[in-house]
Amino acid sequence: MNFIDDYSHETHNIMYISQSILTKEVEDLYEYNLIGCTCEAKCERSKCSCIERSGTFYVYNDVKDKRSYSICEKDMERPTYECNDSCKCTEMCGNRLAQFGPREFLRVQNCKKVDKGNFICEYAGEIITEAEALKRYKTNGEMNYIFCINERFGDTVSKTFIDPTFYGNIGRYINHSCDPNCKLYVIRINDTVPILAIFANEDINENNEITYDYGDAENNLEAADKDKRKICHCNSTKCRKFLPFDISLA
Ligand SMILES: C[S@@+](CC[C@H](N)C(=O)[O-])C[C@H]1O[C@@H](n2cnc3c(N)ncnc32)[C@H](O)[C@@H]1O
Repeated sequence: MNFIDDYSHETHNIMYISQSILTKEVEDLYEYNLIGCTCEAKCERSKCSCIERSGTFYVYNDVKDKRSYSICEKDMERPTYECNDSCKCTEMCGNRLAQFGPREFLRVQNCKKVDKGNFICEYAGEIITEAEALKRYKTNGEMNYIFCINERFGDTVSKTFIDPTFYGNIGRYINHSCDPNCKLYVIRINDTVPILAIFANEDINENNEITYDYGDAENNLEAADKDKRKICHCNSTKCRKFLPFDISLA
């Protein structure tokens, strides 16, 4: 199965990219061409070096049609690695869910039916430095697209800033909900560059809107400068009233 991304922006001044691109300033932060596994057929836990390296494990079923997953979180202190281009296993290996492009016929609003566990799309954009993110972050009420991935590995906290403001994929159009139907996972495939992968967290019926939670509002709300918070319009009964706010960008 090849990578397919047939979507394009109608929005003026935005360049459609199917996967995140690195700005020059962050290129040296990552390792490239990760070693692949030598599994001959299907990759199995305790036999596949990619699954063993990975902090999480996909329990998959019907890989061929559904690419449905459930995640057994064995060790959240380690990143999730999918099998990659250097692996001997085939594309039908179940440790490959987020590497074939967005879900076919994906619509963010008025979506088609999606099963729980299905991969939706990546949140692709420019990967920028924190300094650049601070410069670009909009505090004047305009729409913000910068997403800060916070990962904790032992005592180390790693932050990655993805900005689809100028270069982005279909993921940039997904709104926040305080009662979302999707969930984000950080995944790595061919290199250590984090991929923000959006998965359905429940069965999503036709004509619903795809949403995910932009962040941990409980932590952010108190610290955030109230003037900079945006009113949330998710309309869910669980609405926390304001959009999550990453104080590190204030
Ligand atoms: C990643 S964009 C989402 C797509 C955007 N609505 C668009 O049309 O391109 C994030 C911005 O959308 C708006 N937004 C997303 N979810 C929202 C919500 N639940 N309530 C209010 N505004 C929201 C905010 O302006 C936010 O900064």
